[in-house]
Amino acid sequence: MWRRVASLSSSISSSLLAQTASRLNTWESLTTGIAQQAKGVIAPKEKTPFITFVLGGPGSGKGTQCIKIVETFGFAHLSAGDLLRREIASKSADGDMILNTIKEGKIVPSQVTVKLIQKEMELSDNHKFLIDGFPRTEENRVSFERIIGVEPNVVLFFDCPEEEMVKRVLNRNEGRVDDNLETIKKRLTVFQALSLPVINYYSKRGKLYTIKAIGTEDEIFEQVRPIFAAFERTVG
Ligand SMILES: Nc1ncnc2c1ncn2[C@@H]1O[C@H](COP(=O)(O)OP(=O)(O)OP(=O)(O)O)[C@@H](O)[C@H]1O
Ligand SMILES: Nc1ccn([C@@H]2O[C@H](COP(=O)(O)O)[C@@H](O)[C@H]2O)c(=O)n1
Ligand SMILES: [Mg+2]
Repeated sequence: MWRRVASLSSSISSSLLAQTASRLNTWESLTTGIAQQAKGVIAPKEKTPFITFVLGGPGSGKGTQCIKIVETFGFAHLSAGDLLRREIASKSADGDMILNTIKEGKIVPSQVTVKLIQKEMELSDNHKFLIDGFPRTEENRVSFERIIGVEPNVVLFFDCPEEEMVKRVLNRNEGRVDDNLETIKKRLTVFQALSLPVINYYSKRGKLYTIKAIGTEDEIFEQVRPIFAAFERTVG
């Protein structure tokens, strides 16, 4: 749990402090570690966050596999695309800009997306996060590191042939404004130009797990399962 700890008197016992912080339901900053910086504050024992980025082209099966990972390993699933679509639906100040960007298959400014992710992380009781469809660009990646202040533990890459991705997206039938051939072509170009460099970056850092994203959903999950099974004992 990521809890922000209020600055309270150092004379208060640590257990009372923990109870008070819990009652206040304030959350530990994901950015600067306010808990460590605040004078006289003893932070309650927290679990270290375990962050997985889930990457792959449009229709490669990221969302589908995230559902299985959540069911099997108890992660919180944060889909960047879903968070952006929620902003559109709620008619937020950025809604129109986000809608136009998604229709064009382009990438929403990183600060907008990272803030949405940050808010969800802070609200979550979970410490294990699957961040789906993010980072899509080097700018996304750098912005996350700057604002959230942590790096992912694992990066999954669902590697799927373009022809299969196009077929899946055109059959998805969820009423998405970007599930049409014109936008898919643009999204594939963006994926090649802007997302592959991020994938290469994590490959060089030894964090990348590439999944061959063809076959049935269950067959693909059998490639994913051992990755998280290996971490399960250390992550909890
Ligand atoms: N292994 C599979 N075989 C066939 N169809 C699949 C497979 N995995 C997922 N699908 C279907 O393909 C479509 C796209 O899958 P999904 O939404 O999981 O992809 P995604 O990577 O999240 O795409 P996007 O980036 O566009 O959100 C969905 O309709 C899903 O049911
Ligand atoms: N980091 C991101 C993620 C998504 N977008 C925009 O949303 C569209 C749909 O995303 P999915 O993950 O649901 O496929 C995507 O094509 C982008 O327009 C984004 O800008 N930044
Ligand atoms: Mg998706």
